[in-house]
Order: sequence, then C-alpha cells, then structure tokens
Amino acid sequence: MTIENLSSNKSFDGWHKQYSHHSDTLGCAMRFAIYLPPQASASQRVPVLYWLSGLTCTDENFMQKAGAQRVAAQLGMAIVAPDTSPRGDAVADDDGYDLGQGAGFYVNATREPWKRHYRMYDYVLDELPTLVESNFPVSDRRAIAGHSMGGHGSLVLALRNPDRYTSVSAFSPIANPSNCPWGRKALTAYLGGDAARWADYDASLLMCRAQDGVPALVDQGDADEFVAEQLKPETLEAAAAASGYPLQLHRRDGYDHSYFFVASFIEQHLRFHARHLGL
Ligand SMILES: N[C@@H](CCC(=O)N[C@@H](CSC=O)C(=O)NCC(=O)O)C(=O)O
Repeated sequence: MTIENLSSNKSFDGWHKQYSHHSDTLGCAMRFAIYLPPQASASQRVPVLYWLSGLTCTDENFMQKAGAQRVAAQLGMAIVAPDTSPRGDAVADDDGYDLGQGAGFYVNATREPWKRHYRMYDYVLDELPTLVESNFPVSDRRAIAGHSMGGHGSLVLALRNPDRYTSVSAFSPIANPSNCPWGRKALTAYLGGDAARWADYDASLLMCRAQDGVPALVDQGDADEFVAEQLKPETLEAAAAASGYPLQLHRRDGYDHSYFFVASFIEQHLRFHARHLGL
C-alpha cells in the first residue's frame, strides 16, 4: 500500500505527520494524521490510540485543538486520526452538515447512493490499522476514543470488537443514535428505515446486551448545547447499569460541546488508555 506524506511537524520531540492514500475499502483517496512520540523507533514499536472526530471534522480538528501531543510524548503513545468520511467529487454528498461528506457516522452503508463509499466502520476497524502497523513503528496494542459522532463510533467499534482494543473513551458521544435527530437521519439514509437494522450501531443498545467488554470512560459537559436532544448520556448510564458494564461516566460542570472541553480532559483520557495499554 502506497502512502504519500503531506506534512511533517516536530512536536514535543515527536512528529505530527499527515498522509494520503488510496483506500480500497472506501474506494477513494483518504487522509489521516499520526502523532509519533519520541519513543517510537525502528527498535521500539509503541501502542496506538485511534481518535474519531465528529460532524464536519477532518483529521485536523483533534490534532490542532485538543493539545494531546505533550502527554502522548510523555507516555510513549502514538495517536492516529482519520478523516470522518470518504471524500471527493465521485463520492455521494448531502447539503446538510450532518449527512454525507464529513458525516460518515462510522457505519457500513447498505443503501444507495451511499453504499459504494460509506464504509467507515470497516475502514477504521481493518484497513487503517493494517496500513498504520505496516508503515510506522507502532504495535497492535490499540485503544480507541472520539468526540460526539466520533464518540459514538469509538464506543460501537470497541463494544463490537473487544478483542481489538484495550479500552475505549468518548467525549460527548451520540450515545443512543436510534433515538435522536442526528442519528435517525444518518442511520435512515445509510441503513434504511427499519430501525431493527440500526441496533449494531447504537452504543446504548450494544452496551445493554454486552456480556463483557473493555473498560469505558465517558466525559459529558452539562452545558453542552446538544446533550438533551442529541447525545442522551443517561441512556448509556442505564445500559451500563443493566448489564454491569465497566463504564465510568463523568458529568462536567459548565463545559460545552467544543474542543475547549476535549482539551480540558484529554490528559485524563490518555492516562486512562495508557494504563490499559500497559504503558
Ligand atoms: N453547528 C455546527 C455543528 C457541527 C459541530 O458542532 N461539530 C462538532 C462535532 S458535533 C458531533 O459530531 C465539531 O467537532 N466541530 C469541529 C470543531 O473543531 O469544533 C456546524 O454547523 O458546523
């Protein structure tokens, strides 16, 4: 697999780099960013945190706004941030910011006009780690985290694949997409109108029936403008209580939905993952 380096910036003695590559899964060119801490070398592979961003984002929002590099460098943890959807003139799109390009929802679409390219679930689960692990000094010890739509994606990927990740965390996740306007719009378009087909992409439904799973950490601001209508953290708490799932969910006084919130608590998330990654 050929990857093309687009940028390189030294950061806390490590490197932030952006790459482009052709994705067979998505059928288009894709961009991702990687932060390689100073410990990563030909003789030392480091574990990786995969970060999934939210609606309207690219690989850049987290890498430029969250301020994660200082602690990742201390811990010896790589971070990989993919784009949030397939992109390009040949890729279906929608006028709304919450569907189409920039809004892939980390699902494998089954409906026209989306199903040809919108396969972000498979891309994040399989193609991206294979590519990253064969091109960079990183190991197959993986954790996953994300924000909002990406929080939904990270929880779904970890809940369905506990053998692939050591731990999962989310900021302000869309916790019950079957039951909120953002989720219903996207899942109807990508998977069709039968809500029974959405259950495999709904973190609250998955957590409710989880027999075991990797440790989960969620932070939710109580001044988040989307919390009541779109995010519904109470459904995730109820699901964890019902199944006994190892979820820690913190409500944070006065914080909104922005990356100012993510930046305020990202160190705690990185240290949580570091413990489970064995760092
Ligand atoms: N009103 C905004 C809506 C988009 C938005 O708030 N995006 C969030 C994620 S929301 C859920 O996935 C985000 O992360 N934005 C990027 C950022 O850098 O803050 C709009 O119309 O754009």
